[in-house]
Amino acid sequence: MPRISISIDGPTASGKTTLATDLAQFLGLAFLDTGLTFRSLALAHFNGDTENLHHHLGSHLKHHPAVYGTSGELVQRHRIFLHEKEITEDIWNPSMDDSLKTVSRDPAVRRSILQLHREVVGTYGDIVVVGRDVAVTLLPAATLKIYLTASLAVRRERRRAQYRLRGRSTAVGPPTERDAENRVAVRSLPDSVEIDSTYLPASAVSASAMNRLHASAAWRSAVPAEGRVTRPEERCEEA
Ligand SMILES: Nc1ncnc2c1ncn2[C@@H]1O[C@H](COP(=O)(O)OP(=O)(O)OP(=O)(O)O)[C@@H](O)[C@H]1O
Ligand SMILES: Nc1ccn([C@H]2C[C@H](O)[C@@H](COP(=O)(O)O)O2)c(=O)n1
Repeated sequence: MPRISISIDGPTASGKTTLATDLAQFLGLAFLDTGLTFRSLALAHFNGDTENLHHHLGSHLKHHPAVYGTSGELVQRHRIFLHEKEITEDIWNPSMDDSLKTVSRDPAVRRSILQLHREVVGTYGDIVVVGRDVAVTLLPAATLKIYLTASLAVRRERRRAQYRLRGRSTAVGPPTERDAENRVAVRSLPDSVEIDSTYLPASAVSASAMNRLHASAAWRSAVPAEGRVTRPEERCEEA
């Protein structure tokens, strides 16, 4: 059984989730959004637990990734439970941005979250993971490591349009210091690619990622020729 893992890092609203969903659907993989774990702890912090975020980790925070079958069907939804209560929809409160900063800047919390994500990756194996430091910390041996960018103006406009529909909001700022350092680190890794999605529709971003995946040495050694799926453009011609 080949092991395929793809990391996607990049700043807010660069299109990571959109690309990850597409790749996971197309390749029949699991999809883990690590930002949701940070948002879950930010919810706990926002609700008054400002001292001991660690007691929510361990067995109390359960993060189930989305899972897609080989025909692209959704087998399992992305869901998060905190102390047995489902909080998947509760983690999008726009007032939580300060709590998000507190959580994501705490090195001890980051280490514990990383441990949780390692367990998820260990369970699911073939997976696409999105976040801010995934290639460097969680998937250094990923088959393909993507750094996805877009201009600040475009990211803001995408998020505005997205949240106008869903009634949510989150601040979109310039790349943080962590984003900038991570970008340099990802680019230095083998099997890494940077995609600037500013002027690309989502379908072109996915096609570009798929082409890079097919060209990578890690993919060719992981998946024998007869087991490789066709490229998106070949799929279109066949349809
Ligand atoms: N290439 C693209 N062109 C136009 N719109 C896009 C593109 N990629 C994503 N979008 C749209 O932009 C919005 C943000 O995308 P998405 O949620 O995938 O970003 P993200 O990087 O995962 O954000 P976050 O870091 O906050 O989780 C969505 O509404 C999505 O449909
Ligand atoms: N690997 C990660 C994932 C997320 N974060 C932080 C960055 C944001 O403040 C927050 C939510 O992430 P988003 O859903 O916007 O991608 O979590 C991080 O520091 N490291």
